[in-house]
Amino acid sequence: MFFVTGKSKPDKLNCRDRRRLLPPDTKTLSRATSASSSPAPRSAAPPRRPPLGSSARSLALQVVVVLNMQKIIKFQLLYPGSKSSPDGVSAAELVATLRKFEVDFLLLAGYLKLVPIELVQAFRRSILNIHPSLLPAFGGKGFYGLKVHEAVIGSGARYSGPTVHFVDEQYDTGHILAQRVVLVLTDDTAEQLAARVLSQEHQVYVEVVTALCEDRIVWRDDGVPLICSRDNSDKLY
Ligand SMILES: Nc1nc2c(c(=O)[nH]1)N[C@@H](CN(C=O)c1ccc(C(=O)N[C@@H](CCC(=O)O)C(=O)O)cc1)CN2
Ligand SMILES: NCC(=O)N[C@@H]1O[C@H](COP(=O)([O-])[O-])[C@@H](O)[C@H]1O
Repeated sequence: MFFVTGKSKPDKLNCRDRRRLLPPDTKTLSRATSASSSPAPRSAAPPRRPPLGSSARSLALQVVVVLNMQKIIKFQLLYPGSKSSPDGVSAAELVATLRKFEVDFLLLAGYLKLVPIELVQAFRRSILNIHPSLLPAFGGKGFYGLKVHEAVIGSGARYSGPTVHFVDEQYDTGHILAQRVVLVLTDDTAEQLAARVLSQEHQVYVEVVTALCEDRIVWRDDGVPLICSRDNSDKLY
């Protein structure tokens, strides 16, 4: 699922002036903007999407545009288009739609398709994803939902936790921006571990999206993204 935000003018990012495209299940994510120094968008309708790991060929993106808290435009985007979903949009149409709303960032949460190269190239360093393991471990094709936690437990790893990373052309290989550590208990089921990791996901994604909204992401010379502390801009983490 995409959570996308946009801004009304191309200069300095400022959540106050942003247009936001809010898909379902953004209660956590919209909390992020409320944690930033600017007013938060209203959270969108509850999620209406196939459960994780479903075989859905296309996912319906219910997109809500909040224009400076004044107006809400709702529309549905079916992506990707295919023979079985002829009214779905192509990658180029998806990019054009997001450009039309002057979108800046796209945030993935439980999105199970490969984001097409057209979108990755159009939104370089502007698409984030949250993955429920400490990447680069337990990431890549086939690693989603409970499968991730089953693999972690089966490996004997003592620690797991969420990773927020920038999205590039492959699954889960983009630059890491934030991680949190969760202890793996010796008698953990995948569901129990998933629940503890998810709780940390909801916290770290809020912190990262808040930093994004407050323009506190900086890029090190070697291409690694860092977050400037809100209280001390000399402190990076
Ligand atoms: N270009 C990118 N697209 C996506 C990324 C990314 O990093 N780059 N992250 C994923 C999210 N993800 C893990 O965080 C992930 C999601 C799904 C899969 C996967 O193996 N999917 C299956 C299909 C599952 C289904 O349709 O039910 C597959 O491709 O065979 C791996 C990792 C989102 N997109
Ligand atoms: N590799 C992608 C992946 O596994 N994403 C994971 O899907 C879950 C979505 O939870 P939700 O349905 O409650 O939003 C989250 O745990 C997220 O890390």
